[in-house]
Amino acid sequence: STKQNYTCPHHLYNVQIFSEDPLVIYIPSFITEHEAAHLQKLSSGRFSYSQIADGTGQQGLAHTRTSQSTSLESDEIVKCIEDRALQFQGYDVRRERLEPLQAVQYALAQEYKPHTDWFTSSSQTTAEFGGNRLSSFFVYVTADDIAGGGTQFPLLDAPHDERWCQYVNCDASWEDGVTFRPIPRNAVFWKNLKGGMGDRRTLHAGLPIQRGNKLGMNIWTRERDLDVKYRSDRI
Ligand SMILES: O=C(O)CCC(=O)C(=O)O
Ligand SMILES: [Fe+2]
Repeated sequence: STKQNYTCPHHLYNVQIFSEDPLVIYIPSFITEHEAAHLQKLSSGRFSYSQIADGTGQQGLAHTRTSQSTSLESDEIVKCIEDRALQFQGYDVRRERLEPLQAVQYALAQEYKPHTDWFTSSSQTTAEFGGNRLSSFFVYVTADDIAGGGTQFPLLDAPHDERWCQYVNCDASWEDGVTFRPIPRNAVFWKNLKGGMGDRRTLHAGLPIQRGNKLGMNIWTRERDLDVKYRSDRI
């Protein structure tokens, strides 16, 4: 079938280091228009209110994350994106370390308050889960006629060069850190852990949507392989 013969089309994207420590890399055009449209179709109608883990590792609904999310099964196009995320991180990162890709949808006024993607609770970082989240990509899939909805890192320094202003909100005040604009198909990559420990400086928030809506996607890589029951081929 065409499925088995599917090969990922060659896709060129750019990379720009935003910060060396913590490592934060900005990636214009990380996904293609075709992939973005596919992700929108794949996730549509499958959303439920996002769960978060509290300090004790308990999953639950929380007012701190009002967006909706869904895990994506790994079809051939999703697999191309997974492959790209793995290759980006070097050949030593095995597919088994990827969590299922997670689509996140925000409507008006929805947001994700400041948080880290790495866990503080050991129940979320057991061997079955492959330890903690080593890295994150946040990909802006679609953003229609949007105001607000950027991704804010309050503890990172705003950039100096004004060429960053196309990707970063340069009108924000200096104390607010840096806010990446929700630009469709672009992504922000960062390293959550430093020396195996959660890096506080990676604190970030999905700011409230003031107009329009936003579809985003998380790609999380664990420190070690996830148990097969938590991987995308099992959804
Ligand atoms: O929506 C955003 O800009 C960030 C979302 C996020 O940080 C997350 O889902 O973990
Ligand atoms: Fe996050």
